[in-house]
Amino acid sequence: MNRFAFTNLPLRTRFLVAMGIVFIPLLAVAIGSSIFLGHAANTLNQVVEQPVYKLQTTTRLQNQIRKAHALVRDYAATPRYTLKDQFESEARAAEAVFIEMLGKPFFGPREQTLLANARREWKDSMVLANVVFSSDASRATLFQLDQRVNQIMFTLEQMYETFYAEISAQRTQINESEKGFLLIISATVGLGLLIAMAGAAWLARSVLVPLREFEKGVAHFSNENLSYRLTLNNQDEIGRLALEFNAMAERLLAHRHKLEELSVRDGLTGLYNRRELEKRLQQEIQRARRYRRPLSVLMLDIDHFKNVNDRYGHQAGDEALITVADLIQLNVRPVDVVCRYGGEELAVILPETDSEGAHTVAERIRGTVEDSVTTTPQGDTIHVTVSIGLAVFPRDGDTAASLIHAADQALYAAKQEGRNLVRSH
Ligand SMILES: Nc1nc2c(ncn2[C@@H]2O[C@H](COP(=O)(O)OP(=O)(O)OP(=O)(O)O)[C@@H](O)[C@H]2O)c(=O)[nH]1
Repeated sequence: MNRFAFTNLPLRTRFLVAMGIVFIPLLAVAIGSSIFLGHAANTLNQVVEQPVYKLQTTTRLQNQIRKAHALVRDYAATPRYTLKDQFESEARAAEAVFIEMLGKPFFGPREQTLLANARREWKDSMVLANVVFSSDASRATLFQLDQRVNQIMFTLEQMYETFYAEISAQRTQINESEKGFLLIISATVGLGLLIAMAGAAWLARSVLVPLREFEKGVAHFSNENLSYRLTLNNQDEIGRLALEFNAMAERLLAHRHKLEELSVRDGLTGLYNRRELEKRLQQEIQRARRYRRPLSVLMLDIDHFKNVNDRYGHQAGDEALITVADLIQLNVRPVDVVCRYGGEELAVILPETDSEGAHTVAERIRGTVEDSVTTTPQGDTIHVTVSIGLAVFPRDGDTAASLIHAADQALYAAKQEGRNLVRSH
């Protein structure tokens, strides 16, 4: 079965289809039963109606013949004309029954033959009866008549036997069709159950497989793996839910990146914060030690910054601080790490940079800041300078703390010597 096709169906339609599939066997059993029952009722009608008719008419015929025979015997004993009239009436009735029976197509060939024989015997008997009624009957004629009538009775008895044989044949036929019915019903129910099971499995699979995928996704989320995405191509409600799930994961991941970024950055300048400086400096020290590479650190402080705040206001001071931070970033390489160490004090980690290189960078920064101005929103023009202290690994310190301390001491020296200067430890 094409998985794509049925996962495109909405769940509601899918449930309805599955319900329909479950009802198919019931419908099939109902249709099969009604067809069979119609057939069985027809057979039963034949079984019941035809033999009953045959038995009834045969009995009627026997009675008629007995009655007519009795009238002949009575006449022979005591001749009376009324008996002859009665005989003729009974004889006609018997003949009518013969004609009626012979006209029925459901009498089998053997029955037809027996019936024809009986009728012939009856015709012969009537000839003998007329002899009796013509008053010259002898005892021998009566004897012959009795024999004929007995023969007719015997023939009709034989017909009974054929009826019973017919009934037992029909019973066998009913048993056969009963077996056939059971077979059809079992096959229909079996097939129906298979279809129902397949329908149920199809429905369960179309819902459970995506649910398992969701379960996996949620497990990844619990383990803080926000980059996991559900790979469901369903076009149904579950597919839409999966899309929403993935979009939510995307948003959460973006928020997490933002939070991570915020946790390592300074809100005012956008530079790395002090904690990140210490972390990165430790990493750079390890790297420099392992690969015997140069590493330098700069500590920068804006000169007379208190005066800037006092004169132009704290906000203008902030603007100046941001300008200096931007200028530093413009004057270093992308691999260099610029941080706000605290207040108006900034720091720069310079990987792969020796004392000479660090000095060049520091001078460049100092010169650029000296040459620049900050224009505040109020229209004031602020001019600041920076003092820079420089320390080199491992000469001036072989730990993060000792290296920062050394750079700080060099900065202090720069301040002491007049500010707007670069000094090494
Ligand atoms: N506007 C602003 N001012 C700050 C910020 N952080 C620290 N300051 C100010 O920077 C000034 C630092 O003053 P000091 O440490 O006395 O030093 P200075 O005035 O810069 O003088 P020197 O460092 O000796 O040249 C203080 O007035 C602080 O309030 C900040 O984020 N924004």
